[in-house]
Amino acid sequence: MSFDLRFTKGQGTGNDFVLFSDPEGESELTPTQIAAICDRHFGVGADGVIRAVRSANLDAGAAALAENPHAGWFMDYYNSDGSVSEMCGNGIRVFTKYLLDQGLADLHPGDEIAIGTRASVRTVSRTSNGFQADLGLWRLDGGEPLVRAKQLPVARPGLGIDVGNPHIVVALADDEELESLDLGFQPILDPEPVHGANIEFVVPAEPLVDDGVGRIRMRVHERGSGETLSCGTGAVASALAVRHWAGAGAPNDWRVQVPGGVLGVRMFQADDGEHVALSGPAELVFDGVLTLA
Ligand SMILES: N[C@@H](CCC[C@H](N)C(=O)O)C(=O)O
Repeated sequence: MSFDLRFTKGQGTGNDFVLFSDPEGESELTPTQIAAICDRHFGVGADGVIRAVRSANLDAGAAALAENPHAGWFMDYYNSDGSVSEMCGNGIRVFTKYLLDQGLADLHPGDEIAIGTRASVRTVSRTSNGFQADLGLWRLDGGEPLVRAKQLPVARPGLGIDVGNPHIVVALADDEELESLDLGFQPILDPEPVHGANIEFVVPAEPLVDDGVGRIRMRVHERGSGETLSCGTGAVASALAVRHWAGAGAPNDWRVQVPGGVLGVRMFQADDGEHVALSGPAELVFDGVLTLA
């Protein structure tokens, strides 16, 4: 039986999503339906699909509510191949914009909104050019696998970082090397992490630190979506990796240039340890209705 799905297309630094609202949690899509929606030739075209579900109506949402009773909405995130991800840094800003635009939530200047995700509850606040999401605690994880990518002459060591979802960050020599990468091909990790990983390639800007702010350029091959114009959690992992490599005295504020724009990353001390926050734009582009089989 076919049914109509009312959706909104949104994007943050060119990382684009199809969003729809399913407050009761009655319209879970299959991986095949998600892949069809995200197909750039035969569907709407997107890097991922985000379902807005009331946390009370989803098992993962119940855990979010237990953690923070204000996390009334859950960001149910899927990659373009239909696989689930725990977290999406660009997605959570676009999701917040969507909730506000649909009249599903309020966010006054100076306030924050709590959102349930599979990587626990995240809080989002407004900034001058969009939103900032506190992505919480981070950790070095996933070891240092060797990374092979098309057009890289030799394998390079990566650094595993978990910011709610898994990342491997690889330092490249210069812009020329970054631009020459062919990320239409899936880079190979040795060893391959059990749950896969998003892979970021980074180069420092010249100078690396300008006026107390670290500056890097990044390209990404996302788990479940391939090369995208931006990955928010990837930008965060990249800034954390470069700060780690730079050692003592490296800044806590970073500006990450991605093919789709610029993201801000800030590390700060919270009660439970060091958190990392991501800031950047979020835009809703158009609304539509899809008939799904
Ligand atoms: N683009 C997102 C990350 C989306 C999920 C990722 N592909 C995964 O599988 O973990 C971002 O902005 O963080």
